[in-house]
Amino acid sequence: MSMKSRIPLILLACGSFNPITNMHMRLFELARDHLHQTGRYQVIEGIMSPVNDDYRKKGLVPARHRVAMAKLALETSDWIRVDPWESEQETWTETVKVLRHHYNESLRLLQYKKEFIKNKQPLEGSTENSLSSHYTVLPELKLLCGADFLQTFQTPNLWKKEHVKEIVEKFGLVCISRAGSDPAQYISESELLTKFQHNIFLVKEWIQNEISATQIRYALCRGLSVKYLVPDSVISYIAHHNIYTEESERKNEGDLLQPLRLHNTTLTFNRRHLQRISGG
Ligand SMILES: Nc1ncnc2c1ncn2[C@@H]1O[C@H](COP(=O)(O)OP(=O)(O)OP(=O)(O)O)[C@@H](O)[C@H]1O
Ligand SMILES: NC(=O)c1ccc[n+]([C@@H]2O[C@H](COP(=O)(O)O)[C@@H](O)[C@H]2O)c1
Ligand SMILES: [Zn+2]
Repeated sequence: MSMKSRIPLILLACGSFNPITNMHMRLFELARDHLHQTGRYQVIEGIMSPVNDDYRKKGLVPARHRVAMAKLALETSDWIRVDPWESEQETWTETVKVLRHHYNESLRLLQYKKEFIKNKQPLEGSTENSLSSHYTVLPELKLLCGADFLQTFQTPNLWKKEHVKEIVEKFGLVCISRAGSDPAQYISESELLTKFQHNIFLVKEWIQNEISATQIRYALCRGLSVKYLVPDSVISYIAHHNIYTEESERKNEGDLLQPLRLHNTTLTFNRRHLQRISGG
């Protein structure tokens, strides 16, 4: 199958990126190689979407810094970009809604390109035919994650079942191996994931790279070097803005993650509603 007849594919990674590490960028490279090796896809874009501040994860520094650091880190990539849409929303957005947003955006762009080509090219031109055929296949959007992310689907009250279903049924997952996580086992333990496993790509990293953003933050707080784990431009940005300190690490300490808070609120509402209608 030539590259042109393949399905165009966009990879979307959601997470804290607090801060972005070399491994976050490697995830995209590993995923792209794997998908190209299937012979079915052509990866056309990578999108990194830093989570909204309202996610309330411990030590989460403001999104404007996380977005700025990711932009600096990705300056050398010609296919991965940072998208601040999720971080700029009023509140935290469920991941499936972030996927829907970016999918709709990709369709809008496709429509725009088609119209541009139609208006620009003379009808008889052979270039027009070849260019427009390039845009006739609808792109796919897949969620890119590490194996620990897949594991969180099992955490009670963190994900809505219908959302996990939509992610694996409609979009698909590309999951990179991570020490301490066994994605094949998580899939076999879940009826839902097993049903849609044809849409879950498990990628084994060929060189183990256990960088973790939490460990990077701890090292920075202790004044240790993180050179060669994080791009130099990001290290300079962190130093310049003095981003990671003992104080920043205490941010959201003891808070419940927003998805869990939302779940609790819904439970309380339902309990009250039940009491009211049953006269309790
Ligand atoms: N070393 C790694 N190997 C595989 N996947 C990774 C690795 N580091 C991060 N990821 C993946 O990158 C995405 C974003 O992760 P996140 O921002 O939570 O980074 P992290 O290093 O896991 O940070 P933290 O330690 O704060 O949880 C997630 O899907 C996560 O699984
Ligand atoms: N129900 C949901 O949609 C849901 C639940 C938990 C985490 N998430 C997302 O997963 C990512 C997890 O990031 P961290 O691994 O940094 O915690 C974030 O982008 C977060 O928004 C989504
Ligand atoms: Zn993580």
